[in-house]
Amino acid sequence: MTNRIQLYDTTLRDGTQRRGISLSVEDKLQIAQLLDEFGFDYVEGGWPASNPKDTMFFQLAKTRLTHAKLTAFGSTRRRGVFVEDDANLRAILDAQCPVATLFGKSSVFQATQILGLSLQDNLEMVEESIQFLRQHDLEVIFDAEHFFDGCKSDVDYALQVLRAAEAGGAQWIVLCDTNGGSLPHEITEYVELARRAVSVPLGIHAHNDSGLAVANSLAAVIGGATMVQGTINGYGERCGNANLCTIWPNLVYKMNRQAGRELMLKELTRLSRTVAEIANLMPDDSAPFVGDNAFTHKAGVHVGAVRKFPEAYEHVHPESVGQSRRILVSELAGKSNLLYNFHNLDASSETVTELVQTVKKLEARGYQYEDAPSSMKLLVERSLGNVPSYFEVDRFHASVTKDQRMISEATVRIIIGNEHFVEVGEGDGPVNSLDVALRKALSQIYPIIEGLRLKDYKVRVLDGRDGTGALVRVWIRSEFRDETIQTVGVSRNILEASWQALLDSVDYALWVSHTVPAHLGKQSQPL
Ligand SMILES: CC(=O)SCCNC(=O)CCNC(=O)[C@H](O)C(C)(C)COP(=O)(O)OP(=O)(O)OC[C@H]1O[C@@H](n2cnc3c(N)ncnc32)[C@H](O)[C@@H]1OP(=O)(O)O
Ligand SMILES: CC(=O)C(=O)O
Repeated sequence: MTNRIQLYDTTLRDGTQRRGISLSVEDKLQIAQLLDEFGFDYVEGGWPASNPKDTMFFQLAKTRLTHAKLTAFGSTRRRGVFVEDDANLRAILDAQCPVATLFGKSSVFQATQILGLSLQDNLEMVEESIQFLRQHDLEVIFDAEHFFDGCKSDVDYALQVLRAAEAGGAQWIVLCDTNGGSLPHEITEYVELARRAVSVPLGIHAHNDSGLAVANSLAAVIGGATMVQGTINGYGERCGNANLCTIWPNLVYKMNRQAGRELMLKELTRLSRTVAEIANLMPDDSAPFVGDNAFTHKAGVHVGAVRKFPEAYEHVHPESVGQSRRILVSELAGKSNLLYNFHNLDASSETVTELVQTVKKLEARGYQYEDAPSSMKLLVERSLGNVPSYFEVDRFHASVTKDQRMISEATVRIIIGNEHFVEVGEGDGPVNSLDVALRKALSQIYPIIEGLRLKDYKVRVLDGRDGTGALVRVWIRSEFRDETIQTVGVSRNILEASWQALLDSVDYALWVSHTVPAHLGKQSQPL
Protein backbone atom coordinates (compact mmCIF):
# COMPACT_ATOMS: atom_id res chain seq x y z
CA MET A 1 0.00 0.00 0.00
CA THR A 2 1.31 3.44 -0.92
CA ASN A 3 2.09 5.65 1.98
CA ARG A 4 1.49 8.83 -0.03
CA ILE A 5 -1.94 10.41 0.01
CA GLN A 6 -2.82 12.59 -2.96
CA LEU A 7 -4.20 15.95 -1.90
CA TYR A 8 -6.93 17.13 -4.23
CA ASP A 9 -8.20 20.64 -3.68
CA THR A 10 -11.64 21.75 -4.86
CA THR A 11 -11.76 25.19 -3.22
CA LEU A 12 -12.08 26.77 -6.67
CA ARG A 13 -15.09 24.62 -7.56
CA ASP A 14 -16.90 23.08 -4.57
CA GLY A 15 -15.54 25.82 -2.25
CA THR A 16 -17.18 28.50 -4.36
CA GLN A 17 -20.53 26.73 -3.88
CA ARG A 18 -20.53 28.21 -0.35
CA ARG A 19 -22.89 31.10 0.19
CA GLY A 20 -20.91 34.34 0.30
CA ILE A 21 -18.01 33.31 -1.93
CA SER A 22 -17.59 34.74 -5.40
CA LEU A 23 -14.03 34.60 -6.64
CA SER A 24 -12.76 36.66 -9.55
CA VAL A 25 -10.54 35.02 -12.16
CA GLU A 26 -7.55 36.75 -10.57
CA ASP A 27 -8.57 35.44 -7.11
CA LYS A 28 -8.77 31.93 -8.52
CA LEU A 29 -5.35 32.22 -10.14
CA GLN A 30 -3.82 33.41 -6.86
CA ILE A 31 -5.34 30.52 -4.91
CA ALA A 32 -4.30 27.97 -7.55
CA GLN A 33 -0.70 29.20 -7.41
CA LEU A 34 -0.71 29.08 -3.62
CA LEU A 35 -1.95 25.48 -3.64
CA ASP A 36 0.74 24.64 -6.16
CA GLU A 37 3.40 26.19 -3.90
CA PHE A 38 2.16 24.05 -0.99
CA GLY A 39 2.50 20.87 -3.03
CA PHE A 40 -1.14 19.94 -3.57
CA ASP A 41 -1.32 17.24 -6.21
CA TYR A 42 -4.54 18.25 -7.96
CA VAL A 43 -6.22 21.64 -8.20
CA GLU A 44 -9.78 21.51 -9.48
CA GLY A 45 -10.20 24.82 -11.25
CA GLY A 46 -13.95 24.87 -11.83
CA TRP A 47 -16.62 23.66 -14.19
CA PRO A 48 -15.69 25.03 -17.62
CA ALA A 49 -19.23 24.67 -18.99
CA SER A 50 -20.70 26.57 -16.06
CA ASN A 51 -19.79 30.23 -16.55
CA PRO A 52 -17.47 32.59 -18.43
CA LYS A 53 -15.21 33.13 -15.40
CA ASP A 54 -14.40 29.43 -15.17
CA THR A 55 -13.77 29.26 -18.93
CA MET A 56 -11.42 32.26 -18.69
CA PHE A 57 -9.68 30.80 -15.63
CA PHE A 58 -8.72 27.65 -17.52
CA GLN A 59 -7.30 29.70 -20.39
CA LEU A 60 -5.05 31.62 -17.99
CA ALA A 61 -4.18 28.92 -15.46
CA LYS A 62 -2.82 26.36 -17.91
CA THR A 63 0.76 27.57 -17.75
CA ARG A 64 0.89 28.77 -14.15
CA LEU A 65 1.24 25.55 -12.14
CA THR A 66 4.53 23.76 -11.73
CA HIS A 67 3.59 20.77 -9.58
CA ALA A 68 -0.17 20.49 -9.22
CA LYS A 69 -2.26 19.01 -12.02
CA LEU A 70 -5.08 21.30 -13.05
CA THR A 71 -8.39 19.50 -13.37
CA ALA A 72 -11.59 20.50 -15.13
CA PHE A 73 -14.82 19.34 -13.52
CA GLY A 74 -18.13 18.35 -15.09
CA SER A 75 -20.90 15.80 -15.26
CA THR A 76 -21.18 12.70 -17.37
CA ARG A 77 -22.93 13.25 -20.69
CA ARG A 78 -26.56 14.28 -20.68
CA ARG A 79 -29.30 11.72 -21.24
CA GLY A 80 -29.96 11.00 -24.93
CA VAL A 81 -26.90 12.92 -26.17
CA PHE A 82 -23.85 11.36 -27.87
CA VAL A 83 -20.62 11.93 -25.96
CA GLU A 84 -19.02 13.75 -28.88
CA ASP A 85 -21.98 16.17 -29.00
CA ASP A 86 -22.22 16.77 -25.27
CA ALA A 87 -21.58 20.44 -24.50
CA ASN A 88 -20.19 19.71 -21.06
CA LEU A 89 -17.69 17.10 -22.25
CA ARG A 90 -16.64 19.37 -25.12
CA ALA A 91 -16.07 22.22 -22.69
CA ILE A 92 -13.84 19.96 -20.61
CA LEU A 93 -11.76 19.16 -23.70
CA ASP A 94 -11.60 22.86 -24.59
CA ALA A 95 -10.23 23.65 -21.14
CA GLN A 96 -7.07 21.78 -22.22
CA CYS A 97 -6.27 20.46 -18.76
CA PRO A 98 -4.34 17.24 -18.24
CA VAL A 99 -7.08 15.92 -15.94
CA ALA A 100 -10.88 15.73 -16.03
CA THR A 101 -13.03 15.02 -13.01
CA LEU A 102 -16.42 13.66 -13.98
CA PHE A 103 -19.23 13.13 -11.53
CA GLY A 104 -21.92 10.54 -12.07
CA LYS A 105 -24.69 9.02 -10.05
CA SER A 106 -23.95 5.92 -7.97
CA SER A 107 -27.28 5.55 -6.23
CA VAL A 108 -30.45 3.97 -7.56
CA PHE A 109 -32.61 6.80 -6.22
CA GLN A 110 -30.44 9.50 -7.80
CA ALA A 111 -30.19 7.76 -11.18
CA THR A 112 -33.86 6.91 -11.51
CA GLN A 113 -35.63 9.72 -9.65
CA ILE A 114 -33.32 12.68 -10.22
CA LEU A 115 -31.96 11.96 -13.68
CA GLY A 116 -34.98 9.88 -14.76
CA LEU A 117 -32.75 7.16 -16.18
CA SER A 118 -32.94 3.40 -16.29
CA LEU A 119 -30.21 1.83 -14.20
CA GLN A 120 -28.54 0.49 -17.33
CA ASP A 121 -28.59 3.91 -19.05
CA ASN A 122 -26.84 5.44 -16.07
CA LEU A 123 -24.09 2.80 -16.19
CA GLU A 124 -23.62 3.47 -19.91
CA MET A 125 -23.48 7.24 -19.40
CA VAL A 126 -20.72 6.80 -16.84
CA GLU A 127 -18.67 4.34 -18.88
CA GLU A 128 -19.01 6.13 -22.23
CA SER A 129 -18.24 9.58 -20.84
CA ILE A 130 -15.06 8.39 -19.16
CA GLN A 131 -14.02 6.42 -22.23
CA PHE A 132 -14.51 9.49 -24.43
CA LEU A 133 -12.20 11.64 -22.31
CA ARG A 134 -9.64 8.85 -21.98
CA GLN A 135 -9.58 8.60 -25.79
CA HIS A 136 -8.57 12.27 -25.78
CA ASP A 137 -5.63 11.42 -23.52
CA LEU A 138 -6.97 12.95 -20.37
CA GLU A 139 -6.38 11.47 -16.94
CA VAL A 140 -9.90 10.83 -15.66
CA ILE A 141 -11.04 10.95 -12.06
CA PHE A 142 -14.56 9.67 -11.51
CA ASP A 143 -16.45 11.23 -8.58
CA ALA A 144 -19.07 8.66 -7.60
CA GLU A 145 -21.75 11.05 -6.40
CA HIS A 146 -23.97 9.80 -3.52
CA PHE A 147 -21.90 6.62 -3.27
CA PHE A 148 -22.39 6.01 0.46
CA ASP A 149 -26.13 6.71 0.40
CA GLY A 150 -26.27 4.50 -2.70
CA CYS A 151 -24.55 1.70 -0.76
CA LYS A 152 -27.01 2.00 2.10
CA SER A 153 -29.99 1.48 -0.22
CA ASP A 154 -28.56 -0.84 -2.91
CA VAL A 155 -24.94 -1.74 -2.46
CA ASP A 156 -24.79 -3.98 -5.53
CA TYR A 157 -25.83 -1.16 -7.83
CA ALA A 158 -23.43 1.34 -6.21
CA LEU A 159 -20.58 -1.11 -6.87
CA GLN A 160 -21.78 -1.69 -10.46
CA VAL A 161 -21.36 2.03 -11.09
CA LEU A 162 -17.77 1.82 -9.85
CA ARG A 163 -17.14 -1.11 -12.18
CA ALA A 164 -18.60 0.87 -15.09
CA ALA A 165 -16.17 3.69 -14.30
CA GLU A 166 -13.30 1.21 -14.16
CA ALA A 167 -14.40 -0.30 -17.49
CA GLY A 168 -14.44 3.20 -19.00
CA GLY A 169 -10.82 3.63 -17.98
CA ALA A 170 -11.06 5.90 -14.91
CA GLN A 171 -7.69 6.24 -13.20
CA TRP A 172 -9.20 7.26 -9.89
CA ILE A 173 -12.60 6.56 -8.39
CA VAL A 174 -13.57 9.01 -5.69
CA LEU A 175 -16.31 7.92 -3.32
CA CYS A 176 -18.54 10.85 -2.41
CA ASP A 177 -20.53 11.40 0.76
CA THR A 178 -22.45 14.04 -1.16
CA ASN A 179 -25.12 14.72 1.48
CA GLY A 180 -22.59 14.58 4.33
CA GLY A 181 -24.78 12.26 6.39
CA SER A 182 -22.54 9.25 6.84
CA LEU A 183 -20.66 8.19 9.96
CA PRO A 184 -16.96 7.27 10.06
CA HIS A 185 -17.47 3.54 10.65
CA GLU A 186 -19.80 3.37 7.63
CA ILE A 187 -17.25 5.15 5.49
CA THR A 188 -14.44 2.73 6.40
CA GLU A 189 -16.71 -0.25 5.77
CA TYR A 190 -17.87 0.88 2.31
CA VAL A 191 -14.40 2.00 1.23
CA GLU A 192 -13.13 -1.48 2.09
CA LEU A 193 -16.00 -2.96 0.08
CA ALA A 194 -15.18 -0.74 -2.90
CA ARG A 195 -11.53 -1.75 -2.71
CA ARG A 196 -12.54 -5.35 -3.12
CA ALA A 197 -14.88 -4.50 -6.03
CA VAL A 198 -12.42 -2.53 -8.24
CA SER A 199 -8.67 -2.29 -8.63
CA VAL A 200 -8.59 1.43 -9.47
CA PRO A 201 -7.14 3.58 -6.64
CA LEU A 202 -9.82 5.19 -4.50
CA GLY A 203 -10.39 8.67 -3.15
CA ILE A 204 -12.82 10.28 -0.73
CA HIS A 205 -14.94 13.41 -1.13
CA ALA A 206 -16.83 14.21 2.08
CA HIS A 207 -19.27 16.95 2.97
CA ASN A 208 -19.69 18.29 6.48
CA ASP A 209 -23.44 18.21 7.06
CA SER A 210 -23.01 16.02 10.15
CA GLY A 211 -19.83 17.79 11.25
CA LEU A 212 -17.87 14.69 10.26
CA ALA A 213 -16.25 15.53 6.93
CA VAL A 214 -12.72 15.46 8.33
CA ALA A 215 -13.33 12.33 10.41
CA ASN A 216 -14.96 10.64 7.41
CA SER A 217 -12.04 11.52 5.15
CA LEU A 218 -9.58 10.01 7.62
CA ALA A 219 -11.85 6.99 8.06
CA ALA A 220 -11.69 6.52 4.29
CA VAL A 221 -7.90 6.63 4.38
CA ILE A 222 -8.01 3.93 7.06
CA GLY A 223 -10.25 1.94 4.72
CA GLY A 224 -7.70 2.26 1.89
CA ALA A 225 -8.43 5.56 0.06
CA THR A 226 -5.27 7.19 -1.23
CA MET A 227 -6.71 10.49 -2.48
CA VAL A 228 -8.46 13.05 -0.29
CA GLN A 229 -10.58 15.76 -1.86
CA GLY A 230 -11.42 18.83 0.18
CA THR A 231 -11.15 22.58 0.39
CA ILE A 232 -9.11 25.15 2.25
CA ASN A 233 -10.86 26.11 5.50
CA GLY A 234 -13.62 23.61 4.65
CA TYR A 235 -15.41 26.08 2.38
CA GLY A 236 -18.27 24.48 0.48
CA GLU A 237 -22.01 24.33 -0.06
CA ARG A 238 -24.32 24.07 3.00
CA CYS A 239 -22.04 23.10 5.95
CA GLY A 240 -18.95 22.88 3.80
CA ASN A 241 -16.50 20.32 2.49
CA ALA A 242 -13.78 18.37 4.27
CA ASN A 243 -11.24 20.89 5.55
CA LEU A 244 -7.82 20.17 4.06
CA CYS A 245 -6.19 22.47 6.63
CA THR A 246 -7.25 19.91 9.25
CA ILE A 247 -6.83 16.75 7.22
CA TRP A 248 -3.33 17.44 5.94
CA PRO A 249 -1.55 17.84 9.33
CA ASN A 250 -3.51 14.91 10.75
CA LEU A 251 -2.37 12.70 7.88
CA VAL A 252 1.26 13.68 8.26
CA TYR A 253 1.65 14.19 12.00
CA LYS A 254 -0.82 11.63 13.36
CA MET A 255 -1.21 8.96 10.68
CA ASN A 256 2.35 8.94 9.46
CA ARG A 257 1.31 9.35 5.83
CA GLN A 258 3.08 11.49 3.26
CA ALA A 259 1.09 14.30 1.66
CA GLY A 260 1.75 17.61 -0.06
CA ARG A 261 5.06 19.43 0.26
CA GLU A 262 5.54 18.58 3.90
CA LEU A 263 7.97 21.40 4.68
CA MET A 264 5.17 23.78 3.74
CA LEU A 265 3.00 22.43 6.57
CA LYS A 266 4.99 24.83 8.73
CA GLU A 267 3.24 27.59 6.80
CA LEU A 268 -0.23 26.07 6.88
CA THR A 269 -1.66 28.99 8.82
CA ARG A 270 -0.52 31.39 6.11
CA LEU A 271 -2.28 29.25 3.49
CA SER A 272 -5.52 29.26 5.47
CA ARG A 273 -5.45 33.00 6.20
CA THR A 274 -4.46 34.00 2.67
CA VAL A 275 -7.30 32.01 1.14
CA ALA A 276 -9.73 33.51 3.70
CA GLU A 277 -8.48 36.97 2.79
CA ILE A 278 -8.89 36.34 -0.94
CA ALA A 279 -12.36 34.86 -0.35
CA ASN A 280 -13.17 37.93 1.76
CA LEU A 281 -14.22 35.83 4.75
CA MET A 282 -13.21 36.23 8.40
CA PRO A 283 -10.88 33.44 9.49
CA ASP A 284 -12.43 31.07 12.03
CA ASP A 285 -10.62 31.71 15.35
CA SER A 286 -11.48 28.24 16.63
CA ALA A 287 -10.36 26.31 13.55
CA PRO A 288 -8.12 23.36 14.43
CA PHE A 289 -4.39 23.93 13.77
CA VAL A 290 -4.78 27.29 11.96
CA GLY A 291 -7.29 29.25 14.07
CA ASP A 292 -6.11 32.15 16.22
CA ASN A 293 -7.18 30.23 19.33
CA ALA A 294 -5.65 26.89 18.38
CA PHE A 295 -2.62 27.45 20.63
CA THR A 296 -4.06 30.13 22.93
CA HIS A 297 -4.26 29.15 26.59
CA LYS A 298 -6.38 30.98 29.12
CA ALA A 299 -7.11 28.74 32.12
CA GLY A 300 -4.54 29.05 34.91
CA VAL A 301 -4.32 25.28 35.42
CA HIS A 302 -3.51 24.74 31.76
CA VAL A 303 -0.91 27.49 31.68
CA GLY A 304 0.72 26.16 34.86
CA ALA A 305 1.18 22.83 33.07
CA VAL A 306 2.16 24.30 29.68
CA ARG A 307 4.96 26.29 31.35
CA LYS A 308 6.43 22.97 32.46
CA PHE A 309 5.64 20.88 29.38
CA PRO A 310 3.79 22.45 26.42
CA GLU A 311 2.56 19.03 25.35
CA ALA A 312 0.49 18.91 28.55
CA TYR A 313 -2.20 20.86 26.66
CA GLU A 314 -0.99 20.91 23.05
CA HIS A 315 -1.40 18.01 20.63
CA VAL A 316 1.27 19.26 18.20
CA HIS A 317 3.91 22.01 18.36
CA PRO A 318 2.41 25.34 17.23
CA GLU A 319 5.42 25.94 14.94
CA SER A 320 4.67 22.73 13.04
CA VAL A 321 1.67 24.48 11.44
CA GLY A 322 2.99 28.02 11.39
CA GLN A 323 1.54 29.17 14.70
CA SER A 324 2.86 30.44 17.99
CA ARG A 325 1.65 29.95 21.53
CA ARG A 326 -0.32 32.71 23.23
CA ILE A 327 -1.13 32.97 26.92
CA LEU A 328 -4.01 35.19 28.00
CA VAL A 329 -4.34 37.03 31.27
CA SER A 330 -7.88 37.20 32.63
CA GLU A 331 -10.03 36.42 35.67
CA LEU A 332 -9.30 32.73 34.99
CA ALA A 333 -5.55 33.28 35.29
CA GLY A 334 -3.22 32.02 37.94
CA LYS A 335 0.30 33.24 38.64
CA SER A 336 1.59 31.15 35.72
CA ASN A 337 -0.26 33.30 33.16
CA LEU A 338 1.54 36.41 34.38
CA LEU A 339 4.92 34.75 34.77
CA TYR A 340 4.71 33.35 31.23
CA ASN A 341 4.10 36.80 29.74
CA PHE A 342 6.15 39.04 32.02
CA HIS A 343 9.64 37.72 32.53
CA ASN A 344 10.59 40.58 34.82
CA LEU A 345 8.15 39.39 37.51
CA ASP A 346 9.69 37.53 40.40
CA ALA A 347 7.82 34.24 40.88
CA SER A 348 8.34 34.30 44.64
CA SER A 349 7.23 37.90 45.20
CA GLU A 350 3.92 38.99 46.63
CA THR A 351 3.51 41.32 43.62
CA VAL A 352 2.51 38.44 41.37
CA THR A 353 -0.16 37.17 43.76
CA GLU A 354 -1.47 40.71 44.21
CA LEU A 355 -1.53 41.29 40.44
CA VAL A 356 -3.56 38.13 39.88
CA GLN A 357 -6.08 39.34 42.47
CA THR A 358 -6.14 42.84 40.94
CA VAL A 359 -6.92 41.42 37.48
CA LYS A 360 -9.73 39.27 38.91
CA LYS A 361 -11.23 42.28 40.72
CA LEU A 362 -10.96 44.53 37.66
CA GLU A 363 -12.53 41.89 35.42
CA ALA A 364 -15.38 41.58 37.93
CA ARG A 365 -15.89 45.33 37.37
CA GLY A 366 -16.12 44.83 33.60
CA TYR A 367 -12.54 45.08 32.33
CA GLN A 368 -11.37 42.39 29.95
CA TYR A 369 -7.66 42.12 29.42
CA GLU A 370 -7.31 39.28 26.91
CA ASP A 371 -7.81 41.67 24.01
CA ALA A 372 -6.14 44.62 25.73
CA PRO A 373 -2.57 43.41 26.25
CA SER A 374 -1.20 46.98 26.38
CA SER A 375 -3.44 47.90 29.32
CA MET A 376 -2.38 44.62 30.94
CA LYS A 377 1.28 45.41 30.43
CA LEU A 378 0.80 48.85 31.95
CA LEU A 379 -0.92 47.29 34.96
CA VAL A 380 2.06 45.03 35.56
CA GLU A 381 4.75 47.63 34.89
CA ARG A 382 2.98 50.23 37.03
CA SER A 383 2.82 47.76 39.89
CA LEU A 384 6.60 47.37 39.56
CA GLY A 385 7.01 51.15 39.57
CA ASN A 386 8.35 51.14 36.01
CA VAL A 387 5.90 53.57 34.39
CA PRO A 388 6.46 57.23 35.30
CA SER A 389 3.71 59.83 35.36
CA TYR A 390 4.05 61.83 32.15
CA PHE A 391 1.23 64.32 32.74
CA GLU A 392 -1.76 65.02 34.92
CA VAL A 393 -5.28 65.57 33.66
CA ASP A 394 -6.81 68.68 35.15
CA ARG A 395 -10.16 68.38 33.41
CA PHE A 396 -11.83 67.71 30.11
CA HIS A 397 -15.07 68.71 28.50
CA ALA A 398 -16.78 67.26 25.44
CA SER A 399 -19.92 68.43 23.68
CA VAL A 400 -22.04 67.58 20.68
CA THR A 401 -24.04 70.35 19.02
CA LYS A 402 -26.62 70.00 16.29
CA ASP A 403 -26.34 73.01 14.04
CA GLN A 404 -26.38 72.90 10.24
CA ARG A 405 -24.42 69.71 10.90
CA MET A 406 -23.41 67.70 13.96
CA ILE A 407 -20.42 69.38 15.64
CA SER A 408 -18.30 67.56 18.23
CA GLU A 409 -15.89 69.59 20.28
CA ALA A 410 -13.69 68.81 23.26
CA THR A 411 -11.47 70.86 25.54
CA VAL A 412 -8.67 69.17 27.44
CA ARG A 413 -6.61 70.75 30.25
CA ILE A 414 -3.48 68.93 31.28
CA ILE A 415 -0.47 69.69 33.46
CA ILE A 416 2.99 68.67 32.31
CA GLY A 417 5.71 69.53 34.81
CA ASN A 418 4.64 72.95 36.03
CA GLU A 419 2.96 74.03 32.85
CA HIS A 420 -0.75 73.99 32.04
CA PHE A 421 -1.91 73.23 28.51
CA VAL A 422 -5.42 73.80 27.23
CA GLU A 423 -6.39 72.60 23.80
CA VAL A 424 -9.59 72.32 21.82
CA GLY A 425 -10.25 69.52 19.39
CA GLU A 426 -12.95 68.98 16.81
CA GLY A 427 -13.77 65.57 15.46
CA ASP A 428 -16.30 63.11 14.09
CA GLY A 429 -17.71 62.48 17.54
CA PRO A 430 -16.91 63.36 21.16
CA VAL A 431 -14.29 60.62 21.55
CA ASN A 432 -12.53 61.64 18.36
CA SER A 433 -12.58 65.29 19.57
CA LEU A 434 -11.11 64.29 22.94
CA ASP A 435 -8.39 62.30 21.19
CA VAL A 436 -7.53 65.27 18.96
CA ALA A 437 -7.45 67.76 21.86
CA LEU A 438 -5.39 65.47 24.11
CA ARG A 439 -2.81 64.78 21.44
CA LYS A 440 -2.58 68.50 20.55
CA ALA A 441 -1.88 69.35 24.18
CA LEU A 442 0.60 66.54 24.74
CA SER A 443 2.53 66.99 21.52
CA GLN A 444 3.75 70.43 22.63
CA ILE A 445 6.04 68.69 25.09
CA TYR A 446 5.98 65.15 23.73
CA PRO A 447 6.00 65.59 19.92
CA ILE A 448 6.51 61.85 19.53
CA ILE A 449 2.83 61.39 20.39
CA GLU A 450 1.90 62.72 16.95
CA GLY A 451 2.87 59.27 15.65
CA LEU A 452 0.09 57.61 17.70
CA ARG A 453 -2.94 56.87 15.54
CA LEU A 454 -6.31 55.58 16.72
CA LYS A 455 -7.30 52.76 14.35
CA ASP A 456 -10.29 50.99 15.86
CA TYR A 457 -12.79 51.71 18.59
CA LYS A 458 -15.37 49.30 19.97
CA VAL A 459 -18.00 49.66 22.65
CA ARG A 460 -19.71 46.80 24.45
CA VAL A 461 -22.65 47.33 26.76
CA LEU A 462 -22.03 45.04 29.72
CA ASP A 463 -25.35 45.18 31.47
CA GLY A 464 -28.13 45.98 29.06
CA ARG A 465 -30.79 46.05 31.78
CA ASP A 466 -29.77 49.55 32.89
CA GLY A 467 -30.46 51.09 29.47
CA THR A 468 -28.41 54.22 28.88
CA GLY A 469 -26.98 53.97 32.43
CA ALA A 470 -25.42 50.57 31.69
CA LEU A 471 -21.80 49.77 32.28
CA VAL A 472 -19.82 50.02 29.05
CA ARG A 473 -16.47 48.63 28.05
CA VAL A 474 -14.48 50.54 25.46
CA TRP A 475 -11.69 48.90 23.55
CA ILE A 476 -9.26 50.93 21.48
CA ARG A 477 -6.67 49.80 18.97
CA SER A 478 -4.01 52.31 18.02
CA GLU A 479 -0.86 52.14 16.00
CA PHE A 480 2.42 53.64 17.07
CA ARG A 481 5.57 53.07 15.01
CA ASP A 482 5.52 49.31 14.33
CA GLU A 483 3.46 48.52 17.37
CA THR A 484 -0.23 47.81 17.82
CA ILE A 485 -1.54 49.18 21.10
CA GLN A 486 -4.74 47.67 22.52
CA THR A 487 -6.26 49.23 25.60
CA VAL A 488 -9.47 49.05 27.60
CA GLY A 489 -11.61 51.31 29.77
CA VAL A 490 -14.82 50.66 31.75
CA SER A 491 -17.37 53.05 33.20
CA ARG A 492 -21.09 53.79 33.30
CA ASN A 493 -20.17 56.81 31.22
CA ILE A 494 -19.04 56.02 27.70
CA LEU A 495 -16.80 59.11 27.57
CA GLU A 496 -15.11 58.19 30.84
CA ALA A 497 -14.53 54.62 29.58
CA SER A 498 -13.15 55.97 26.30
CA TRP A 499 -10.95 58.45 28.14
CA GLN A 500 -9.39 55.66 30.26
CA ALA A 501 -8.61 53.63 27.14
CA LEU A 502 -7.18 56.74 25.42
CA LEU A 503 -4.96 57.59 28.40
CA ASP A 504 -3.62 54.05 28.51
CA SER A 505 -2.75 54.21 24.82
CA VAL A 506 -0.88 57.50 25.32
CA ASP A 507 0.96 56.26 28.42
CA TYR A 508 1.88 53.08 26.63
CA ALA A 509 3.27 54.92 23.59
CA LEU A 510 5.35 57.26 25.78
CA TRP A 511 6.59 54.39 27.89
CA VAL A 512 7.60 52.03 25.03
CA SER A 513 9.46 54.88 23.36
CA HIS A 514 11.45 55.42 26.60
CA THR A 515 10.31 59.03 26.78
CA VAL A 516 11.64 60.90 29.80
CA PRO A 517 8.83 62.68 31.69
CA ALA A 518 9.10 66.46 31.34
CA HIS A 519 9.29 67.10 35.09
CA LEU A 520 12.41 64.89 35.33
CA GLY A 521 14.47 67.04 33.04
CA LYS A 522 14.48 69.20 30.00
CA GLN A 523 14.78 66.25 27.68
CA SER A 524 11.36 64.93 26.82
CA GLN A 525 12.39 63.19 23.66
CA PRO A 526 12.98 59.45 23.55
CA LEU A 527 16.37 58.40 24.82
C1 LIG B 1 -22.45 17.34 -6.03
C2 LIG B 1 -21.99 18.53 -6.76
O1 LIG B 1 -21.57 19.45 -6.11
S1 LIG B 1 -22.03 18.55 -8.41
C3 LIG B 1 -21.60 20.15 -8.85
C4 LIG B 1 -22.74 21.09 -8.74
N1 LIG B 1 -22.31 22.38 -9.19
C5 LIG B 1 -23.07 23.15 -9.94
O2 LIG B 1 -24.19 22.82 -10.28
C6 LIG B 1 -22.51 24.51 -10.30
C7 LIG B 1 -22.43 24.73 -11.81
N2 LIG B 1 -23.68 24.46 -12.49
C8 LIG B 1 -24.14 25.19 -13.53
O3 LIG B 1 -23.56 26.18 -13.94
C9 LIG B 1 -25.41 24.73 -14.18
O4 LIG B 1 -26.15 23.95 -13.27
C10 LIG B 1 -25.09 23.89 -15.47
C11 LIG B 1 -24.54 24.84 -16.53
C12 LIG B 1 -24.08 22.81 -15.18
C13 LIG B 1 -26.34 23.20 -15.98
O5 LIG B 1 -27.38 24.15 -16.12
P1 LIG B 1 -28.80 23.70 -16.78
O6 LIG B 1 -28.53 23.03 -18.07
O7 LIG B 1 -29.64 24.92 -16.78
O8 LIG B 1 -29.37 22.57 -15.80
P2 LIG B 1 -29.82 22.67 -14.28
O9 LIG B 1 -28.73 23.25 -13.50
O10 LIG B 1 -31.14 23.33 -14.14
O11 LIG B 1 -30.03 21.13 -13.91
C14 LIG B 1 -28.98 20.22 -13.87
C15 LIG B 1 -28.96 19.35 -15.09
O12 LIG B 1 -27.80 18.51 -15.03
C16 LIG B 1 -28.23 17.15 -15.23
N3 LIG B 1 -27.32 16.32 -14.45
C17 LIG B 1 -27.15 16.34 -13.13
N4 LIG B 1 -26.23 15.41 -12.79
C18 LIG B 1 -25.86 14.80 -13.94
C19 LIG B 1 -24.96 13.76 -14.24
N5 LIG B 1 -24.25 13.18 -13.27
N6 LIG B 1 -24.80 13.39 -15.51
C20 LIG B 1 -25.51 14.01 -16.48
N7 LIG B 1 -26.36 15.00 -16.25
C21 LIG B 1 -26.54 15.38 -15.00
C22 LIG B 1 -29.65 17.09 -14.72
O13 LIG B 1 -30.36 16.02 -15.24
C23 LIG B 1 -30.19 18.42 -15.21
O14 LIG B 1 -30.52 18.30 -16.56
P3 LIG B 1 -32.06 18.31 -17.05
O15 LIG B 1 -32.57 19.67 -16.69
O16 LIG B 1 -31.95 18.06 -18.50
O17 LIG B 1 -32.71 17.21 -16.28
C1 LIG C 1 -18.90 15.47 -6.67
C2 LIG C 1 -19.32 16.23 -5.54
O1 LIG C 1 -19.03 17.38 -5.41
C3 LIG C 1 -20.11 15.55 -4.52
O2 LIG C 1 -20.57 14.44 -4.72
O3 LIG C 1 -20.32 16.16 -3.45
